[in-house]
Amino acid sequence: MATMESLIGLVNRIQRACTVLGDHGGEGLSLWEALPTVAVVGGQSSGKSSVLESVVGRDFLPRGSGIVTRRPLVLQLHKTDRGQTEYAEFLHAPKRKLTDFAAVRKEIADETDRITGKSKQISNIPIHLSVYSPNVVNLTLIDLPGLTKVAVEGQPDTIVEDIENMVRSYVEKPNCIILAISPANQDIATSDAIKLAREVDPSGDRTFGVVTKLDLMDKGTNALDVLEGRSYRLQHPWVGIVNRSQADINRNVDMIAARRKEREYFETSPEYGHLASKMGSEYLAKLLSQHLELVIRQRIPSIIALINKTIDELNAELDRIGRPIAVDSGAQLYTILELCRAFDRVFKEHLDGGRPGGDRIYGVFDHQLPAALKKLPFDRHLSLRNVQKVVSEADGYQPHLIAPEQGYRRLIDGSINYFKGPAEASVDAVHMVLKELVRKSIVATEELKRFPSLQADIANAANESLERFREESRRTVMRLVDMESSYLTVEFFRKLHLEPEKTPNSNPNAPNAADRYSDNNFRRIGANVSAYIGMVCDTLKNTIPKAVVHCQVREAKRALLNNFYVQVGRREKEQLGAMLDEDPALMEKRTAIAKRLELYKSARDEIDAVAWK
Ligand SMILES: Nc1nc2c(ncn2[C@@H]2O[C@H](COP(=O)(O)OP(=O)(O)OP(=O)(O)O)[C@@H](O)[C@H]2O)c(=O)[nH]1
Repeated sequence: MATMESLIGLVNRIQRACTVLGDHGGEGLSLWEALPTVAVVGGQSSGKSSVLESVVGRDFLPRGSGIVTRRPLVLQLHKTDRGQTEYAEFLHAPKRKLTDFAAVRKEIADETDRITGKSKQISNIPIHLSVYSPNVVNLTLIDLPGLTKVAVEGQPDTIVEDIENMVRSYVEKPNCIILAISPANQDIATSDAIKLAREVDPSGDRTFGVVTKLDLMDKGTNALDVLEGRSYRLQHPWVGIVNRSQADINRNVDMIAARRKEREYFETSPEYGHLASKMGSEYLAKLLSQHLELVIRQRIPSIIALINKTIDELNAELDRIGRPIAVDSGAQLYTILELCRAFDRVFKEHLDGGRPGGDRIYGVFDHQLPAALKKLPFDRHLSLRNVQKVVSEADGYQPHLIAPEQGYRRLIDGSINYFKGPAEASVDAVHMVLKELVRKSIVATEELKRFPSLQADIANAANESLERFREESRRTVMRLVDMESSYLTVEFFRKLHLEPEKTPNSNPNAPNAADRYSDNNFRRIGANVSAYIGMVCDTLKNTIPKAVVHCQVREAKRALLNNFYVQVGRREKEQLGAMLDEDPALMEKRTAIAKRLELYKSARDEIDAVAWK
């Protein structure tokens, strides 16, 4: 008996857990569907409510003429320790413990009306009621509206069919144990309950036949043919019941007295005396419990399988959104560094290939830089007029005697200065590409998805580093350009003097004094400077990319987060925790899943414990 109660108590616990989880059955194979329930089925006034009440041992169901039960009532009975006060609790009004069962009766009626209105309409939305009492057996029972053959005044014509369909929707489920109520003063062959039970459970495996109103049979007749299984055979024995008559109810005969009276009836009955130990509401309750135990034992493997499947699904979901983060600072630091490394990996893939973006750096050198160099305004700077102007200014009050050394220097310096623009532009262009790759890499790092704070931290640290690399790179390329001004390639100018004059109408020897100030000569100076600048340009076209890659790209690959690592290493526990802050919605989701997981795991543990007893 003890194991049986713990078993059924367990079922009640799981069912309550399902209800809390919003699992009311319905789609697919839910936990609720896998567990057995008991539904009370019968024609109107057949004694359904009376049977239910005597199984429960309390008066609490609404009574009256016509259809009283108009919504399914899901009734969970919980056995409590001896001496505890009895109380009832509705799912729609949790935390309100009702000790007055007249109030329970009223609330059922009111709650029915809330959905159906005061009409005689029916609704298939169930009312959930739990009863806690030392005087009950752990059971879940469902009271259903009485089957009827004709609609009464004020009811739609479809009512007969509607009720039948609703009742069928409960009893056709394979886990439903049917308590089929038939009054003894009617021919069993015309019993609505038996008709429906036969339809949904032809083998009679899960149907319990209950005969009420044995005391109301005509003198000289009895229900032995039915009770002994000769009229209609079921897998389970028929149980005869004597409930309180209307007169008893009117006289307020209580449940205990009614049970005693029922027991006496069978013990003293000439017809049913030999069956006395197998008759009555108490026996029916015991029979039901025993059967439930059997059914649940059979279901345990499939229930555990269902729970395991759900646990697997929840675990997979947790893996997908990420496990909870460690709480000690060592583990947090480790996690942060791991995440940084994951980011770094992705970033390097972008640079080295495998992921797109790195090729844009080559684009800067191959395309942008040469194009910018080509656009430099040397034509204007080395125009006849400007050469003349610069050379004259350089000469000052004393015109040059042999070659305009100062003029050459000034023209070359002025030209070289123009290279600073494209050199700086290359530095900036590569900087922008690297910055964009950092942004892309953060988005592309799966592991970082849950940590928006850390994403921002890494982005800031990386961008700070890139800024430093840019500064270094800028200094380096400027130095390259400056170096070109610092020392000119002597050889180039030596060669110049050896070359014969190419201009027509001029002396093949060195220019004479008059020639030196001719347009031709200035043109020649311009051409010489231009050729020299062309040479410098070719050099810088090669050295600027080397400097940029050396200072920016190589450093980004080598040491993008080095400073960050140093900073993180110094941080306190709280700061580390804050860096691992997650999206609140995600955290909530994880908590919810973890809670469900706990519930399912404890359900499994409990079932395991019972299963191995
Ligand atoms: N004498 C006697 N009266 C009974 C017995 N069972 C039920 N009654 C009476 O029959 C009437 C109907 O009983 P209920 O238990 O309300 O029947 P029900 O099937 O729940 O009725 P609805 O919910 O209206 O469909 C009541 O007046 C009961 O007192 C019985 O075994 N003996």
